[in-house]
Amino acid sequence: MKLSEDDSKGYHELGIMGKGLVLNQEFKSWRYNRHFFTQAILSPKFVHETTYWTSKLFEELESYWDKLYLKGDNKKVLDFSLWSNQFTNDMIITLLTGERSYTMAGYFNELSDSEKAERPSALIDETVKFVHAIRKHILGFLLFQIISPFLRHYFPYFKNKSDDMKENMKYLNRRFDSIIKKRRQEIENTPLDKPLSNDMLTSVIIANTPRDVNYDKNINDKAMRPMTDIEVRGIIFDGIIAGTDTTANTISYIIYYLAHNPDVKKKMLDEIDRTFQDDKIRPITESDLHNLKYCEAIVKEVSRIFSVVNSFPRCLERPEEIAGYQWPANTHIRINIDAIHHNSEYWVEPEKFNPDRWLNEDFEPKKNSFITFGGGLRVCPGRKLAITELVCLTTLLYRKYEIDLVNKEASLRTVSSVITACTELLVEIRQRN
Ligand code: HEM
Repeated sequence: MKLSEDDSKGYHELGIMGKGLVLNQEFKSWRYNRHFFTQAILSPKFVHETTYWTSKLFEELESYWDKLYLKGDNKKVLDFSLWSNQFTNDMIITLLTGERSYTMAGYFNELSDSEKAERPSALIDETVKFVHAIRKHILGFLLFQIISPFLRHYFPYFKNKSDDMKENMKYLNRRFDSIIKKRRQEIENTPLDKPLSNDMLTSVIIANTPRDVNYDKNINDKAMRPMTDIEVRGIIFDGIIAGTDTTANTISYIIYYLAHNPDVKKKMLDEIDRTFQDDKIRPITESDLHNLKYCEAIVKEVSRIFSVVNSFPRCLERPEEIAGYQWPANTHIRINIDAIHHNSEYWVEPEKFNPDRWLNEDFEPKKNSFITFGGGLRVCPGRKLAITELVCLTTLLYRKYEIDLVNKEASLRTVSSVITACTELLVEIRQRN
C-alpha cells in the first residue's frame, strides 16, 4: 500500500498514518512493527490460544443460542451474519489484548426479553461501547481519504462527520492506552519465575525485554529495542481492525456454500464425526487440526471462490511491464483477487466449488494465484490465525448442529467496499441427532 501525499493527509489528521502496519509506508518502521506482530502471532502458544478461545467462546455462543433458538420443537430463524460478527469481535479482542470482550453477551441481552447474560452489565456495556467505536472507525475512516480536507473542514455535513470520527479516535486511543498501561503494571507485578498470559499484547510488551525468552542483553541494536506504548497500540489496533470482519464474513460464506453443496457437507461431517467419535462437547485441540484437513480445504476453497477481500493495492517502485503494457514508476494499481481466483489459466474448473482440489497430493496453487491473503512482503500476517479459527469454528458448528438456509433459492446478500461483507444470512438451526 502506498498513498500519495494528498490521499494520506486525512489519515495524518486522524493520527493513524505511519502507525502499525496497514497505513505504514515508512519501510523501517513498518518492518520493526511487522517483526513484533509476526513473532507474537506465529508463536506455537498462540495457535494453542486460538483453539482454546474458539472453543471457549463457542460454548458461550451456544449458551445464548440454547436460550433463544434451541428450546422447544419449533425451528427458529437467526441472522448468522450478525452472530458471527459478535463472535469474531470477542475472539480477536480477547486473543490480541487478553481482555475478555462481551459483545455476544450484549447482543443476547438485546434479543432476550426475559433472561439476561450472566455477566456484570457494566462490563458488557463497556465492551459493547468499545466495539461500536471500532466499528464506527472501520465504516468511516475512508472519509478521511475520499473527502477533501476543504469539504471536511468547512462543509457542515462532512465537518460533523469528521469531527465525530476524530472524537471516536480519541476515545479508542484512550481505551487502548489504559489497557496497555494496566498490562504493563500487571507484568511488572508478576515475579520473573511466574508465567504471563499468552495474548498478543503481553507478548509484544515483553518482546526484547528480560521477560522475553529470546532476550539477549549483549545485543545492543536499536532495531531490537522494546516497543513504546504508541507502537504497541498501533499494531494491536491494526490486528483488531483487520481480523474481525474478514473472519466473520468468511464463516458466513462457508455456511452458504455448505448449504448449497450437500455432498461436500456430508464428507465434512464424516471427517468431523471420525475425529470426535460422537463426542459433541469436548473442546477442540491443536492435535484435532491434523485430522480436519477436509475442513481446512473447505475454508480455502470458500476463500478462493468467494474471497472476502476482493482486491488490494500496490504501487510500482520502478517502471514495470504488466499484461503486455509498460507502466511508469509510482503507478497505483489494484490487484483484483476475484479475477485471479476465477481465471482458468490458474485454476481447473474455476467456477466449481471443489474442496478436494486442495487435497490432491500434487496440488500446489500456481505462484500468486491464491491471494485471498495478499502476497509478498505485505502478505496478511494473520492468515494462520484466520485459518485455524475458521477450521475450529466450522467444526464446532457442524459437530453439533444442523444448519439450513431459510431460503436456499435466494442469492447471497452482500455489500462491497474494501471487503465484501455479508449483510444478512438467515438460517434455521437445530441439534444434530
Ligand atoms: C479470512 C480472514 C482474512 C483475510 C481474507 C485477510 C486478508 C488480508 C489481505 C488481502 C491483506 C493485504 C495483504 C497484501 O497487501 O498483500 C491483509 C493484511 C493484513 N491483515 Fe489480514 N486477512 C484476514 C485475517 C486477518 C487476521 C485474523 C488478522 C490479525 C489478527 C489480520 C491482520 C492483517 C494485518 C495487520 C494486515 C496488514 C499487513 C501489512 O500491511 O504488513 N488479518 N489481510
